[in-house]
Formats: sequence, structure tokens, C-alpha cells
Amino acid sequence: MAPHTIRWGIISTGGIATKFSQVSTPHSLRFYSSNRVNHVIYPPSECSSHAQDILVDPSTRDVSDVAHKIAAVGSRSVASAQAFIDKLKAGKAPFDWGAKNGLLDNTKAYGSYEEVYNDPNVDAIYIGTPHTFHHANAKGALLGGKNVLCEKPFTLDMDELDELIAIAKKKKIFLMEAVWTRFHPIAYAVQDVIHSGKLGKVKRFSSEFSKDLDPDNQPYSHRMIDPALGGGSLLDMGPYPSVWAMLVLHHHPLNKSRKPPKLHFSHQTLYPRSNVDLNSRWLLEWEGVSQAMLMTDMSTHGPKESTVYISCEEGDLALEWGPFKPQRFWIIPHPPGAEKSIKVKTEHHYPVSAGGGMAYEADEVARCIRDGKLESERMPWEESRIVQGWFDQVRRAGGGVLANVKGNAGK
Ligand SMILES: NC(=O)C1=CN([C@@H]2O[C@H](COP(=O)(O)OP(=O)(O)OC[C@H]3O[C@@H](n4cnc5c(N)ncnc54)[C@H](OP(=O)(O)O)[C@@H]3O)[C@@H](O)[C@H]2O)C=CC1
Ligand SMILES: O=C1OC[C@@H](O)[C@H](O)[C@H]1O
Repeated sequence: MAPHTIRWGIISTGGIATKFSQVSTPHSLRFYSSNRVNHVIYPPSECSSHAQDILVDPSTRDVSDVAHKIAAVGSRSVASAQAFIDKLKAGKAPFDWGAKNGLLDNTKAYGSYEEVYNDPNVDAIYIGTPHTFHHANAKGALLGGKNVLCEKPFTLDMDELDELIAIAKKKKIFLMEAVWTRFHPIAYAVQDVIHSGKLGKVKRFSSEFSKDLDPDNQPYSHRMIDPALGGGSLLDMGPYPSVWAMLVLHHHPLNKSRKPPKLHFSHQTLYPRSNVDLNSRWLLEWEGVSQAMLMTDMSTHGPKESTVYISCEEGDLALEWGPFKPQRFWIIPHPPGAEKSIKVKTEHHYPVSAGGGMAYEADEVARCIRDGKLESERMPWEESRIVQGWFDQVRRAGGGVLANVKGNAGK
């Protein structure tokens, strides 16, 4: 049967859209315990782009039921949209597959986002603008009748998110937050290990996304600094410690009710230059499962081999940095003299397939649309709401410039 093909419209030509992966030479990687992906792997890169990744041959990730095409690119400048398309067409392996196979034929370059919302040849829109525009862009796309995949963080606050969900429900249109990590092979593997009980009960959990962005040497207009663009570490980086807590603890078999966790306390260190948060910490508790300490920080890199650390009865699990796309984890015995059934440290590789790792979430969108779903079971609205709720609470308690800022719900 022919694959169900989604005709994408891409909104914005910024960093996430244009940080083209410098990947050209395939090599085979052997890995210890993955049985989900086992074919040609390309070297991992932090730079990923939705537009570029959907141009990779889907068979490299064992996908044949869905496919992608780029029907339109919208930018505030038509020249930028056209340059973006030209760059995609000039992509190297594995991204050249799309141009060679017609995925960029007749792609339209628009000098506004509205034209993409209204293009009848577009099925779904990917939104890659700064956080403070997500709500307006997603709302415009939904009102134009388009399915939506919106970059993280979904919105600035819960009211904005609830309005988008209400529109999607009313118009019966698919809507999803682009938390790509949820769809990576390693995310399933980590859940399998912890939820199988092989390591016993979870005793403690910590996860963080720390990265030195050298804020003092960035212009004020940088979206991580400028409050008008939703600056600070929490909104940009917070989805990643959160995704691991949600997958491991919220989805834990012991959390039968799937009740949201309690947020005990939070703290933000403010960055005097613009009064956004330099770092944020918050403590959650899933009753009967575990507590979890989550952190974001844009002033330092943080630990390389334990961006997520899950202490369990029989041994621990540690994930490599960065939490947005780790490719390895380790199972680690307790300290000498305190070992339980885990006696030796083992390493487990789960690399993403060819490309940067963003095609998995695009495949999910395509399948959901094909199947007439409004939301994804792997990235459901309620779980975006839980995480958005933490951000609202942490931001408000932090006292920074964004503490009392309200989003644009209703506008
Ligand atoms: N999933 C992931 O791994 C990643 C996700 N992201 C998310 O993507 C979003 C965008 O981040 P990033 O690509 O780094 O951002 P950039 O600042 O690099 O680009 C944002 C783009 O948005 C458009 N835009 C529209 N209005 C404005 C405005 N007033 N000011 C600035 N830009 C505007 C511009 O595109 P144009 O001129 O074409 O209209 C601009 O190039 C964020 O929400 C971020 O959280 C970012 C990086 C990685
Ligand atoms: O979403 C993201 O993931 C990758 C990071 O490098 C980037 O800062 C962030 O926006």
C-alpha cells in the first residue's frame, strides 16, 4: 500500500529550521542492546532540523507506512523562505534523498506565515518560531484548518495552551507539542528498563538540562536573553528534564491513577541583565513512585554522563548529556560494599537513525493524521498541560521579569 504522505508547511527559517546538520558520511555503529534500530547510522549531531530530517529516506528508520513532503515554507521574508528551500535542495546525504525523490518539487516560498495557513496544498504545519509566538502561530494554523506540530515549550502559559486544545477539539484537528525526545529509541529503552522492575523500585530521580550559552557575550536580542522572546533557561530547556521525569515516573506502572505530581518547591536564579532566569530548579513528587529534582541552567554545561540519574534499589541508571538526544545510558552498581544484584557497569547504545532525530515525531504526526486522531498517545495534551503547569508555577514563584506576564489567550 502507498504510504500516507503528509504535505508539510514550515513556519520560520530560524535556528531550529536552519542549523543544518553537517553530516555526510554514513558509518555502521554496533551497539549492545538495541533491537529497535539496527542499520546504517550517521554520526550524531546536536544540530537537527525538522525540515531537513523529513527529507531522509524513511526506510533508514524502518518506516514504510507514512511519508513526508515539504509543500511550503513561510517566513517574514520571502527571500529567506526561498533561501531556505534552496539550502534544503542542496543538502548532502542523507538529506539529499528528499530532493532526489521529489519531496521538494513545487515547494512554495511565502513571505508571511498566513499564506502557509491558507495554502490548500498544506496538511500540517511545523512551528519553529520563538516561544512567545507559538500560541499565535498555532492558533492561526488551526483556524486555517491545518494540523499542527508546535515546537517546545508549547506556549507561554496554560491559558494559551488550553485555548489551542479547545480549538483543536472544536475543529477536529490534530495538535501536538514537538517534544522529539519522546519518540527516540532510547526513550522507550529507558522506560523498559525502569518499568520492568529489573533495577527494583526507583528511590530517587534527578534530571537536568544545563548548557553554557555564554549569556554575557550574547546580544540582548538573543531569544534566551530577551524577555519579549520568552528568554531564560526554564521555558527553553525545561521540556527536557521534564520529558524524562514524565516518561519514567509519570508513566511508571506504580502511578496507576496517572495523577499529576505535587510540586513541593522551586527556585530561580535571575540574570540581572534582563531579569530572566539563569537557572531554575523544582522538586516534584509522584506519590508512591518517587520524588524528582529537575533543573535547567544556561550558565554551565552540567554533568556529561548523568544528565538524568535514576537511583534504584538494585542499581542506578544514568543518561549521557544532552537530555534532548542522548544516545547512551549506563547501568551502574551501587558504591563498593553496597552493591545489590547489579554488580558491573554496562553501557547501552540507542542512537537515532539517519538524520538528526526529528523524523520520528514527524512520523507520529503523519500516523495520527492518517488515523483521524486529534492528539498523540505518546505526547498527549494532558502531559503537555502537566509540564506547562510546572513552568507556570516555577516562573511565577521565581519573581523574574516573566513572573506575572500573561500569554495571549483570547487574543
Ligand atoms: N526541538 C529542538 O531540538 C529545538 C527546538 N527549538 C525551539 O524552536 C523555537 C525557535 O528556536 P530557534 O530556532 O533557536 O530560534 P531563532 O531565533 O533562531 O529563530 C526563530 C525564527 O522565528 C521567526 N520569528 C518570527 N518572529 C520573530 C521575532 N519577533 N523575533 C525573532 N524571530 C522571529 C524568524 O524566522 P523568519 O524570519 O523566517 O520568519 C526567526 O528566524 C523555540 O521555541 C525553541 O524552543 C529550538 C532549538 C532546538
Ligand atoms: O530544544 C533544544 O534542544 C537542543 C538545544 O541545543 C537547544 O538549546 C534547545 O532549544
